[in-house]
Amino acid sequence: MSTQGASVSHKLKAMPEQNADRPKAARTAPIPQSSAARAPFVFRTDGLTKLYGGKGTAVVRALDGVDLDLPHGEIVVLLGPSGSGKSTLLNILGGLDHATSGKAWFQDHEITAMTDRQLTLYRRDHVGFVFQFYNLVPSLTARENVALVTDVAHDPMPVAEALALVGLKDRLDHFPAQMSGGEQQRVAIARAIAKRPAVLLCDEPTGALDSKTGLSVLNALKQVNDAFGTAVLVITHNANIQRMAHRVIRFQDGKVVDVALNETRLPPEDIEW
Ligand SMILES: Nc1ncnc2c1ncn2[C@@H]1O[C@H](COP(=O)(O)OP(=O)(O)OP(=O)(O)O)[C@@H](O)[C@H]1O
Repeated sequence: MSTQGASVSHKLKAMPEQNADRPKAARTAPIPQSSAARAPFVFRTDGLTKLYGGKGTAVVRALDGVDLDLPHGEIVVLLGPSGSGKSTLLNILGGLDHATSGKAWFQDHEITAMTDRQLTLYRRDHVGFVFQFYNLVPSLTARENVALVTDVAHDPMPVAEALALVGLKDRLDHFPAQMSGGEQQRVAIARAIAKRPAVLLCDEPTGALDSKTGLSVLNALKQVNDAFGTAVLVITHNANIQRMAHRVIRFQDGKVVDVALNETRLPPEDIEW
């Protein structure tokens, strides 16, 4: 098992009772961003299936046997009609939801075999989430919103560094109400990446934004991917965004119907909205 895998296993097995009184550096271990021996993929799924309903209501096959292999370090855009299963996949990969059958792995670790406690640790230590609505605390500044995460993370990056990375070094002491939607979303991205997660899962991160602010958010995602090799999965209804991706996955009726690699990628500023 890789060094990275071993450190993750260690954490996933950690019991909260055992850890409660230890300094935080002792109860979690850092995940190296670059480890030659780690699993060749960041996520893998095998026959991943999610059913909703039943017991008198119609069964919805939200995911219907999804097989995927996502290498490290890519920006992956997930496209598909409403209801095709994109969010369901992201939620299972992020440890927010359980599959009905099939398997999913994060590196060497089977997500679908994790206990709830292990899923909590996995989410806390390895996954950054960005949603359409930014979920910032209105009474806290940008710096303080990000510090909510860095205060409890193992080996976080400095708050100012996280905010500078998303182009907000001059907004550290602004409150959410003093920032544009794009700036608020970039604070949310800074908050998500400040704990140095291995993956950033983004569900419609530009869905509430106009083109100018939306492009600034895409730039921030690209910055994170370029700077740290963080795998970035982006669900979007804006098909133009696929131009910045390494890999584009299309969903239809809970199935993956196409996976395409972009030979050339556009920088966000060249994407037509
Ligand atoms: N909690 C739930 N209970 C019942 N059905 C659900 C639930 N969550 C999702 N579904 C159904 O599962 C299917 C897939 O939903 P999902 O949200 O993954 O699609 P999506 O591609 O992300 O859609 P959108 O682009 O509109 O967000 C849909 O038919 C949806 O109605």
